[in-house]
Amino acid sequence: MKILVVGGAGYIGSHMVKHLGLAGCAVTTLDNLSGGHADAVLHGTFVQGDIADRALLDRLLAEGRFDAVMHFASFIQVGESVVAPAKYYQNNVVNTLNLLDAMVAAGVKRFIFSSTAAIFGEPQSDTIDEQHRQQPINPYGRTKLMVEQALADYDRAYGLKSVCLRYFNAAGADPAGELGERHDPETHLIPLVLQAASGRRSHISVFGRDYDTPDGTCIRDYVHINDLCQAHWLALQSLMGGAGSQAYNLGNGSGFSVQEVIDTARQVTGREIPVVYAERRAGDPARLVADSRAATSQLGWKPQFAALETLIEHAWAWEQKRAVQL
Ligand SMILES: NC(=O)c1ccc[n+]([C@@H]2O[C@H](COP(=O)([O-])OP(=O)(O)OC[C@H]3O[C@@H](n4cnc5c(N)ncnc54)[C@H](O)[C@@H]3O)[C@@H](O)[C@H]2O)c1
Ligand SMILES: O=c1ccn([C@@H]2O[C@H](COP(=O)(O)OP(=O)(O)O[C@H]3O[C@H](CO)[C@H](O)[C@H](O)[C@H]3O)[C@@H](O)[C@H]2O)c(=O)[nH]1
Repeated sequence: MKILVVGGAGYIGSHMVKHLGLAGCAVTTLDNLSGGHADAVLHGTFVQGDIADRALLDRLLAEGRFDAVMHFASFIQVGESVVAPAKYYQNNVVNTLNLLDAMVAAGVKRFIFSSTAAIFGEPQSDTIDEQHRQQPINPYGRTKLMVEQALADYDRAYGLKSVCLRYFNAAGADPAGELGERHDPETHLIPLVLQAASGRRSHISVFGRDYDTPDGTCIRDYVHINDLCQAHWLALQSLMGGAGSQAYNLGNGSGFSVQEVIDTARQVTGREIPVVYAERRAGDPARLVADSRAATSQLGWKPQFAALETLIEHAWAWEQKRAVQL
């Protein structure tokens, strides 16, 4: 199979490129390196470029004759999207439509989209399934929902088949230790906790401990990056088999509080991990946990690395490697 991975030099995309490469696919990565790293692309062909560049897309799609496109390229910081929404609407919506239009023109009919739990907004139930109300509370979530809505229209009008995969909290690292999370600035909890463990940071700030949760800190559903790659692979098989457009929520179905993540990281690393209790971060729901039964029953998705300890072990191996390199 020939796959174009857009945003394949980033955290999740680079793991996907490796996954596809090992599965024997011919992979082309397109990434403008605004947030990614060229040396994270371990397989196939790397093209440095922007999805805003329609001429480049037309050329790539004509030459590549891809079976499918996987789209990871977007801006990803919820907080930044509140203060700089134009940047988010431009890249996550306008540039994505540019990519979809180029696909329609080139006759590429299969698309897998990185969506997010943030399309749902404040949860109305303990776990969030695909029927949950979609009411995002920040521009980042709105940009992703807009693309999901556009995809439904593009299917009806142009026959473009898509699978929207709504990740909850992507975390962990390549179990073989070749890849991991390298955001700059890093805003995600687990890599920051582990940077505090390795000494690259003085402490981890806990954003709020007065939430309506058992220990007062926010609860999230952390899902291993390789399990997300597996879900993409299954979604690709389903599209290749002629399935219609779908959307799936991806998490393990169990939530861990910020405090539990820190405590588990202390056990895994054997390090102290200094904590500073800070104010709540704006826009954080108390609890976000996925109901992923649809992905299990329809795609056959079964996470292999569901244990928080395993996920943190893999991220810790990566952080130790990084701490030595830097
Ligand atoms: N990390 C998470 O927990 C999480 C959760 C839910 C959804 N997502 C989504 O998954 C996707 C990947 O997230 P990530 O954590 O790997 O982010 P990332 O920033 O590591 O990767 C995104 C990649 O896209 C590239 N890119 C951005 N704009 C581009 C453009 N216009 N043209 C070409 N390349 C461009 C960046 O250089 C980067 O390499 C994003 O769409 C994100 O919204 C991530
Ligand atoms: O230094 C930190 C960083 C985070 N947190 C807390 O840890 C939890 C997880 O925060 P992350 O920033 O790691 O992840 P989010 O849940 O905010 O965001 C993730 O899920 C979102 C969906 O809601 C988006 O998709 C986003 O891209 C994705 O990273 C939150 O309660 C946050 O307040 C801290 O206490 N201290």
